[in-house]
Amino acid sequence: MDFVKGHGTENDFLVLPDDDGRIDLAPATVSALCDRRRGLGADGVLRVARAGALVAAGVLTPGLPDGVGEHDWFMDYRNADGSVAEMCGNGVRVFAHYLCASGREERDAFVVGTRAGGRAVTMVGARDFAAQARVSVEMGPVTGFGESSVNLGGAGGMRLPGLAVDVGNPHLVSVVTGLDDAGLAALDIASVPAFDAALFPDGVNVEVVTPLRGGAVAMRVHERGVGETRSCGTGTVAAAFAALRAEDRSAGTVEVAVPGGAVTVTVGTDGRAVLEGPSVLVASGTVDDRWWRYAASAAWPVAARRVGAGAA
Ligand SMILES: N[C@@H](CCC[C@H](N)C(=O)O)C(=O)O
Repeated sequence: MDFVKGHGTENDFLVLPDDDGRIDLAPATVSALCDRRRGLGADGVLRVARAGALVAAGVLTPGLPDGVGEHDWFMDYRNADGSVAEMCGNGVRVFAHYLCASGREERDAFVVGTRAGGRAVTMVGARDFAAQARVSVEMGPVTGFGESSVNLGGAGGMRLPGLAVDVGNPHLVSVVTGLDDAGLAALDIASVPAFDAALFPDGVNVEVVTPLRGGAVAMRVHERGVGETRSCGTGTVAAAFAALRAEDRSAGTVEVAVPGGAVTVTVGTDGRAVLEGPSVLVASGTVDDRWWRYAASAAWPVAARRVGAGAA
């Protein structure tokens, strides 16, 4: 099976072309593939197919999401733990770059289907494999849906207030008054944050953000289904929305710095956002079919008697 490895601000993905939607992306297989020791390593998987093919294969149910036509490309996104997510803002840039660099897509502007709906993407500048591409993505509506809080750093950790934000997927953003870059770097974002499961029944991506200064913020993120990552595109949109709101603003352009780079988010007066940022394609190769068959078999994964593993 062919793959391409790419990243957007160091949020990294395995791109799997699968025209007929035949690959079995069972959670155990995806998590083995994304594991940085057992597999190739990535924060997520992007299956590439036309939306209609995924409906016909029974991958996309109950049918085409809003704004997605059967001939549109569809980004079938899986988190590193094998769970399905509605949308991925860094992934969609890498996905569009891959389509152009592989010659599958000749247009500079087209729609990418996601479970959150169709997303219009525009290639800004170069589009070949070697280039660091820039891609602009219409991210759809951004909606706040309540105040909440999050506990960082496990037991004895710190409780932060936050805003629940829907970017097609769920986010909890804490814009922390007085937080600077050094304070942000010192926080424990790697431990699984505790959140209100009644407000976020399907889990949540958690972002901690510095207040807006000179049109810019800095952000760290703990992603649902992955852990701490070096960037999250939908998270940067949620962060920009929350940082603007903290200044009593509902629209504006915000530079969002993340550990893996920086992106630009514009929230319009219509409540819709545009995300622009880089995409890099790093490598291409083949996953051995024998590994794939083994990964998909009932014998997988065998984790027993691992030295250092906790008692079962
Ligand atoms: N890294 C992504 C978000 C991926 C999905 C997320 N972990 C979720 O479960 O919602 C991004 O760039 O937006």
